[in-house]
Amino acid sequence: MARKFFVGGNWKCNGTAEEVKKIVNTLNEAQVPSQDVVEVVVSPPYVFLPLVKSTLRSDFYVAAQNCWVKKGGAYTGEVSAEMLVNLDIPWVILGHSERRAILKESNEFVGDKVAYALAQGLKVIACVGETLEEREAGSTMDVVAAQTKAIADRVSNWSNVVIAYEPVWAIGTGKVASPAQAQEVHDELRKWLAKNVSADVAATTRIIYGGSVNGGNCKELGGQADVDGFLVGGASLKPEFIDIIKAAEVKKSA
Ligand SMILES: O=C[C@H](O)COP(=O)(O)O
Repeated sequence: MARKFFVGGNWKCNGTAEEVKKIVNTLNEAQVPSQDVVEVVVSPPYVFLPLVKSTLRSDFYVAAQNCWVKKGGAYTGEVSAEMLVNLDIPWVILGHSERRAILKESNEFVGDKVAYALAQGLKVIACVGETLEEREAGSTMDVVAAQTKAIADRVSNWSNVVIAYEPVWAIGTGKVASPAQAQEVHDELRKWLAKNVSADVAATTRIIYGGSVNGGNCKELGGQADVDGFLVGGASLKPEFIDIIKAAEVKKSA
């Protein structure tokens, strides 16, 4: 089964209501490949989810940037998976490296979140990736495998999971992984899934790349055999996000 190209826009902690409306207008007016070719998901901060959900074109979807690890209750400042489901938000990003590093989310905690969110009916963009120190120490695959294993230990149905490989050293730095570097890790990760989960999950799970993707580098990255799309940060706030969505065409013509 072919893996549909996936382009996510992670707006992170950015934007005013006016700016969000502008971005949504730009997206709504854009000519992009059809839903048969590309799945587009944008992830505004929580407070703008209802605004984006109610004004965004119907062929694009929304994602939250995080959710709580279990059922809601006395957890001040958290938002539960049930609340996202209640608002009809289909996707959630979990395990982003900014949360792993700054908020000290462990592999196990992220695994628990992924399992809980899936069990509530959300689709999950699960992020993995190594730091520069870990890459230089030659432990990229160990790190990525340990992060993925914590998810695999808790999840049996992978049909609603997209894995985002985001090398930490490439996030927001302008230092994009080369197409060969991205392909190498995606290929290894797919082999890891084949060995430790199943051949079917390895063949069907989308592995997308994130880290300084822009309108200039997206086609070459997207042309790699195991790169099934992108999770875009900074460039998803700009009109060039449209060009990144259009990079899906490289797979169609491949
Ligand atoms: O979630 C997105 C990634 O953190 C990439 O961010 P970036 O495109 O600004 O490097």
